[in-house]
Amino acid sequence: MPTTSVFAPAKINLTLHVTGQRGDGYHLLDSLVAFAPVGDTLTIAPGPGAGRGPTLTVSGPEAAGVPVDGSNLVCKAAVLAERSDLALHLHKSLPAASGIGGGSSDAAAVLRGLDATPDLQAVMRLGADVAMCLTPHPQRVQGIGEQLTSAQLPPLPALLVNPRVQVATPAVFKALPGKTNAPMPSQIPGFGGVTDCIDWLAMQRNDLQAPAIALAPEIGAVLAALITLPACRLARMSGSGATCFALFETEDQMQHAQTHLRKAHSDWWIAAGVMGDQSLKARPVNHA
Ligand SMILES: C[C@@](CO)(OP(=O)(O)O)[C@H](O)COP(=O)(O)OP(=O)(O)OC[C@H]1O[C@@H](n2ccc(N)nc2=O)[C@H](O)[C@@H]1O
Ligand SMILES: Nc1ncnc2c1ncn2[C@@H]1O[C@H](COP(=O)(O)OP(=O)(O)O)[C@@H](O)[C@H]1O
Repeated sequence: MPTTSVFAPAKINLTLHVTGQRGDGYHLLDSLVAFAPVGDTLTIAPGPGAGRGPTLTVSGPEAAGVPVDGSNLVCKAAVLAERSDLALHLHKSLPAASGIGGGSSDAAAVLRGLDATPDLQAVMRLGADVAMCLTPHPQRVQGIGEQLTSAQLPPLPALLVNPRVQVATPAVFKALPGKTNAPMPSQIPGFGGVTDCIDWLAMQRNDLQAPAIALAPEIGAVLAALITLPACRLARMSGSGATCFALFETEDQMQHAQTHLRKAHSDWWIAAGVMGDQSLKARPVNHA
């Protein structure tokens, strides 16, 4: 088999409404997600052979602490695809455990790169975020993450910012006092452009934001810094945190704000890009 590379983009929860809780403890969600042109890169090559399990190496600026054994979601995805004969390499650019689905997007990249189509329940057992990462375009996500409906969004210039604290997803859900909150409106409107899209997003919520700030006050500091950036229209946390995003109407404004923020907070992880559909970029690229 040829060596294949797949881009694993960051998943951003533009909204995250927690609308209920199932008997098994998992929470029901109503979330609008988009994908950023910022992400990890997975390389799939022939490995030592069947029966020995996939091998994995990890490099990149965010590699520290990422598991290199069978617990890594990329190994679990290869096993699910019944491909234990692979050598996997992961270049980590996304901070782990940070609310932008890095591990889930990596697992989805394995399945995309192998053209594997396991059933939805098996995919969900890898992680609730993996199914949405198989189709990295804007979508509404319901259920616990398995009900996916494509959405039309204008390109959204954004900064992604992580204060270098990790918050555990189960702890954040546990700290949410009310599990039954209003969903988004039944219809997501057709947006004429970036301005009315951001206006609408501003009326929605991330219900996990307040409990995450209670556990990690640094998240509040990030949001305060983002909302005061020049031309910032909306600042919100993604997923269960701690990564937050800031939205702008133009790429120039986004770049200007990025320069500003990097000067003030050299210790934060900061990335910039236009969010939207990363499906094309996330396609496998074969090397001879
Ligand atoms: C909160 C979200 C929003 O997109 O994103 P992240 O913060 O992880 O990026 C996801 O629902 C996270 O998905 P993911 O991280 O794949 O979840 P899993 O590994 O399946 O579950 C980790 C833990 O999160 C909680 N969990 C997850 C999903 C869900 N719908 N309800 C939950 O209660 C459970 O406590 C579960 O044990
Ligand atoms: N490929 C991977 N990249 C990052 N973390 C991984 C990976 N595989 C397994 N993990 C584990 O999964 C946990 C959640 O990571 P991640 O998916 O990046 O976070 P989140 O669900 O908050 O977006 C981490 O604590 C890490 O130990």
